[in-house]
Amino acid sequence: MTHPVKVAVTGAAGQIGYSLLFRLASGDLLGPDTPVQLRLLEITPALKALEGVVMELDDCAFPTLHSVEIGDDPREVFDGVNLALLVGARPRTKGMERGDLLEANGAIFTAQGKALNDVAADDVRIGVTGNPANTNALIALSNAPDIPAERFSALTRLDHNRAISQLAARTGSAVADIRRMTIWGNHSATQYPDLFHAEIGGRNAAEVVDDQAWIEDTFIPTVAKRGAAIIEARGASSAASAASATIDAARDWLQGSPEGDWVSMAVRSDGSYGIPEGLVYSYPVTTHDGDWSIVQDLEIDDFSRSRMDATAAELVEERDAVTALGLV
Ligand SMILES: NC(=O)C1=CN([C@@H]2O[C@H](COP(=O)(O)OP(=O)(O)OC[C@H]3O[C@@H](n4cnc5c(N)ncnc54)[C@H](O)[C@@H]3O)[C@@H](O)[C@H]2O)C=CC1
Ligand SMILES: O=C([O-])CC(=O)C(=O)O
Repeated sequence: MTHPVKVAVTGAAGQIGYSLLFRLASGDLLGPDTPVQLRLLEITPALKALEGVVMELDDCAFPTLHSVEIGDDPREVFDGVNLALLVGARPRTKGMERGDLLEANGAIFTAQGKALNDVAADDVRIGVTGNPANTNALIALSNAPDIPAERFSALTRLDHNRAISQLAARTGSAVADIRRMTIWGNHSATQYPDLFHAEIGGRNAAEVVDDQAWIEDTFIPTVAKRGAAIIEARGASSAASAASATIDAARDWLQGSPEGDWVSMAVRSDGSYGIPEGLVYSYPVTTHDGDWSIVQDLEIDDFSRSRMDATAAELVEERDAVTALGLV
């Protein structure tokens, strides 16, 4: 029998977890022939709720679900994991300043980075969904000196998928005809969804749209502020779509991006496109067998340059803040 792949999920009793776990267990990540062992981390007060979720996982009788283990100690839960999906994070609550949020999450991602460093499998890949995702990933990788930095990424696939969907709606094209979408930068309102390198049925997307005002005043803000719009409409933040994007990102990372296409992933910058080295910045990447490489040599015009630099500047500020707190 094939050995099960050990997949850790943090914040497993949360909203995203409630969608993500069932997709992982049913084979959406690794296909119908690979058994999955779920290792679920929660804070102690949420373990009872998590037990209820595990009861429901049992009740689905998924043939691909090998077993489930739960706990509140990252060193136990991460032991031997091949993939860690870091979803759990401290949301901003009333009266909390940005610095307080970075500090609260800093403590979580410092501890989890250290635990992964010490106990994860040699081939571990780590995807960070919990916000602020890019900087949480930076904190985790900074605290895991024995894990190569390219094993960490932060989720901008939801933004990527949102951008594809908005473009398809505007142009009346099928989602499947859209390729080479890029999200540059931070998973925040400063992100830059780029239509100038995207294609619709092989044609340049910006040329098909042929409306710079729509790109600047509608497309970019709609994609960048979609999270807030979902919160406004639903009264809670994106969960099923975030879980779906978390699966898409991990699946393509492990199994490869489609031929002739690329995906957006926030990864440690090597200085490509003039972005400061060391930031966790979303780039267009191709993936193969658990490795990624940044798509090189795209032509960047002045408009794109200014957007790419603005989102990098925000990430520099976040890095400076967590450096001042001694977290990286
Ligand atoms: N990158 C992206 O595209 C997106 C990111 N997010 C972020 O994902 C995160 C999770 O979202 P939801 O599931 O909706 O939140 P939620 O609040 O429903 O669940 C978070 C869970 O994390 C747990 N948790 C907190 N600290 C933990 C720790 N130290 N170890 C393990 N678990 C811990 C909490 O107990 C809670 O059950 C949030 O930070 C949210 O902002 C949400 C949507 C999209
Ligand atoms: O905006 C939020 O808080 C949740 C999020 O990251 C998103 O939906 O993109």
